[in-house]
Amino acid sequence: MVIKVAIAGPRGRMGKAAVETLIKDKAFLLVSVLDHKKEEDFLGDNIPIYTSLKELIYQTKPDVLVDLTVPSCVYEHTITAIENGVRPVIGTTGFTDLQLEEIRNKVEEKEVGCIIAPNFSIGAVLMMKFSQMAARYLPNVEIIEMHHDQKVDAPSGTAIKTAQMIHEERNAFEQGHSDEKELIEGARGANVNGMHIHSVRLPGLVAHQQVLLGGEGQLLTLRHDSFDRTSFMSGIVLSIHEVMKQNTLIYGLENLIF
Ligand SMILES: NC(=O)C1=CN([C@@H]2O[C@H](COP(=O)(O)OP(=O)(O)OC[C@H]3O[C@@H](n4cnc5c(N)ncnc54)[C@H](OP(=O)(O)O)[C@@H]3O)[C@@H](O)[C@H]2O)C=CC1
Ligand SMILES: O=C(O)C1=N[C@H](C(=O)O)C[C@H](O)C1
Repeated sequence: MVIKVAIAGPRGRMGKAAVETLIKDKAFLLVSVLDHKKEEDFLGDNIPIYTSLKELIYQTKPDVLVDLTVPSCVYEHTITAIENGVRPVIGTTGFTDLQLEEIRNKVEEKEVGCIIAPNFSIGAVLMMKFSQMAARYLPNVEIIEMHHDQKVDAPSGTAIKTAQMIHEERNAFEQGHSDEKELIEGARGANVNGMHIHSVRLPGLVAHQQVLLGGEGQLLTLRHDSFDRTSFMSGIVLSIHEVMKQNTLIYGLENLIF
């Protein structure tokens, strides 16, 4: 069965790469795209552009909505899709814990599968999983995430998910000296259950993360680099296939892979 897909955010860095990937793949039919501006023909194909998700769903009846937009609209897109029986595959980051809870409730109410993946690249998911495993033995952890300077959310979704996964293996405790004082606010980064996350934004970067795990006389460094957005495409393809088989919320690609 060919899966009918719509993409939200098709002019963006990720959206463009996803359009290119899905158009080439015979398993999918790209039926429409969702944008907040109507710039005709930028797709150069017969793919209709909608500015209303409800209208897009009503007119083009996608099975799956792939969202690669911005944190300010992704929650609303996700809820609208689920309410209308369309399965969301969400790459957009920046959800609050409350929003994730509300999406979980909506998914359970409607029994419509939904995948939210803060990172679609297999290498990044392995780095997150290995960090979780290592933190059981080396619980002093600092996460350094590095991205291009056009990213609007910090810390990255990947860094937040990494800290959440590590927290499943490591009890919360404050790292560093008990009398530690920041001389300049923010010097120690964001504090998640006592772990610290540092966000670097520079032109030239794509998406990179290091997890540093320190022990007596030793340091384990786990690093992943996405040099190109093609690194995320196989995870999107996998998620579209998988979401068709699900009726729950899957938060994180690690739940499909391991
Ligand atoms: N899960 C993963 O593996 C990955 C996730 N991401 C995440 O994906 C998201 C997109 O990243 P990226 O492509 O770099 O960002 P971009 O800013 O390049 O793309 C976002 C696109 O969404 C458009 N947009 C804004 N508001 C709306 C709306 N209401 N409806 C439809 N489209 C809208 C923007 O238009 P305009 O520019 O006109 O505002 C823009 O074209 C981010 O949250 C990022 O963190 C990124 C890489 C990998
Ligand atoms: O904005 C990006 O570029 C990326 N965003 C995701 C995140 O916030 O973790 C995934 C990847 O790091 C690229």
